[in-house]
Amino acid sequence: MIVNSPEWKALEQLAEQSRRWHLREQLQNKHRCDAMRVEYDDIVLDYSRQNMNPETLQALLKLADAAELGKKIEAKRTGKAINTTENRAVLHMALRADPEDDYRVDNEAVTPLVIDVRRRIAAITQAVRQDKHLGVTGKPLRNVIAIGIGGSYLGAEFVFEAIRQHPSCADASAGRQLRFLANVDPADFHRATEGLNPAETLVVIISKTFTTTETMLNARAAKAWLSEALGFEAVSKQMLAVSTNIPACEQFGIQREHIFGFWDWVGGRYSVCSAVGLLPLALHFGWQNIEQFLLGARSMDQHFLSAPFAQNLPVLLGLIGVWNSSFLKRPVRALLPYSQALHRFAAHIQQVDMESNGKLVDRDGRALPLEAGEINFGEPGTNGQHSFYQLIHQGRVIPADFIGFCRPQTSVKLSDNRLDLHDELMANFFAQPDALALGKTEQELRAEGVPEALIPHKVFPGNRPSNVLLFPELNPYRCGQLLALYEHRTAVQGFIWNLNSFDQWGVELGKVLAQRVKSVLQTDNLEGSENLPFSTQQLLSKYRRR
Ligand SMILES: O=P(O)(O)OC[C@H]1O[C@](O)(CO)[C@@H](O)[C@@H]1O
Repeated sequence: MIVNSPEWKALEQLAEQSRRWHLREQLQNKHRCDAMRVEYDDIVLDYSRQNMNPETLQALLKLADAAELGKKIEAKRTGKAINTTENRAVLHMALRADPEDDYRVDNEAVTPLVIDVRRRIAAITQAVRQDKHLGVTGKPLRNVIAIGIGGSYLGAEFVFEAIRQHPSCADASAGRQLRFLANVDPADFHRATEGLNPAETLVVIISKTFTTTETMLNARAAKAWLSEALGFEAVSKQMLAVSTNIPACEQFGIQREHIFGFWDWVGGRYSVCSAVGLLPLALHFGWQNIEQFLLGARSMDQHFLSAPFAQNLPVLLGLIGVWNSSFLKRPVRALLPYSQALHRFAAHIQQVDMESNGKLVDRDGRALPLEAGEINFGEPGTNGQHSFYQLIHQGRVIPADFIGFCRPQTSVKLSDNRLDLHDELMANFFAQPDALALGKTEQELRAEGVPEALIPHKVFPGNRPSNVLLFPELNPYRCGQLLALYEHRTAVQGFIWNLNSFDQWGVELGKVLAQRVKSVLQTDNLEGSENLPFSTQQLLSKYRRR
């Protein structure tokens, strides 16, 4: 086990030593700071505010070797069944392949399959957007409701929000609406359909298995919504599906030519670049924008596969995450984009990371001798500053990723302000990592004349770690890069901890218990509830008396 390796032990010692360092001094060392900044394709990662130094990185790179990181990345790239509990390859990189990229599963070339689905998406997108594929009453289809949950929803929504105000996307989607429907809460259905004319609306059902309870219930509700307004023919004309379960889609009433497949070597939370994300996003933004998004994701894949680990952004982020969580015992990570467009980024990365690495056992089923996985949360700055930053400045130590952009998607300038609002935002982006790292001492406060009684309340301990990621702008291409960066980061951590980041057995038990509760709720007198825990019986009878 990796925890018994000399490389792991060496890092434990370094972690001990690191408690003696303070970022206030470390940030004065220009050589150290230079060594802890890397750049790829105009994206800067500055990790000089981590509680580590270049020597720590060398030790982490040795750990990566001991964990056979290179070999594991290669096994992933070459389509080996690294998702061992489901005997599946993990090849979402093939989803953004160029035609000449040779990705294979069981020696079958999969790039042509990917390109074929892309071609079909581009074709239907064009037909809908040029009013050639019309609704059943002959009206143009201006709206899309994308129904799906978890990996069949979060990534697409994150990308939608991230790029919708970029000028090329805003122009291409003028007059159109894309809405998402995930929750089985009836309120979500009403929000998704509110104000939409069924005659102008396409419904895309997205489910890898096409059995997920929430999605199937919402799909049935949408089918009723369309057919009650327009007749049953609307289903074949205005409902599309994305799934690996083609027979179930057909059984539901979706026409074969309206079903867009993907493959079991694409995990749900890694499926944004399959038809799961591409179909709704292309219908809304047009194919050209989506092509840019794929190019961005591919560019990060190529970087991940070829850059030396010491300059490799996803590898560095992964190693820093292992350092913080396993060695410095900081299991939480804040994702802090200084971009309102990324307000659904943390929600997506929560699934990518926590469903992947929240595991009890290693790849071989042995109990992990450490707590794997990180707890991710986040909000865009500056909103977060007025909320939970208090805790990260003066309460618990929470490593943070600050993500910012040099150029805004849109601008607002006030005539009496020298800075525009984006500059105001970015001033905070640059200040916060320093505030966390440098803090404020008693002496400084005293020199400022702060009353003695207030000094303890106003001390900032500093030495709080963060990464700074600075991108040139947030356009579809950069959004693809950001997505792939965080996908690979999660894989790197899973590889180091030697777990299977690509299954998710932990979501099953709750689903089974919900079925049991459902069968009790279907009876008149809560029959069968006696088999449930006493406390649940009491709650159910209260619920029944509503
Ligand atoms: O795409 P499907 O099959 O509807 O599954 C949706 C989501 O449900 C999960 O299985 C978790 O319950 C996710 O892993 C998946 O992304």
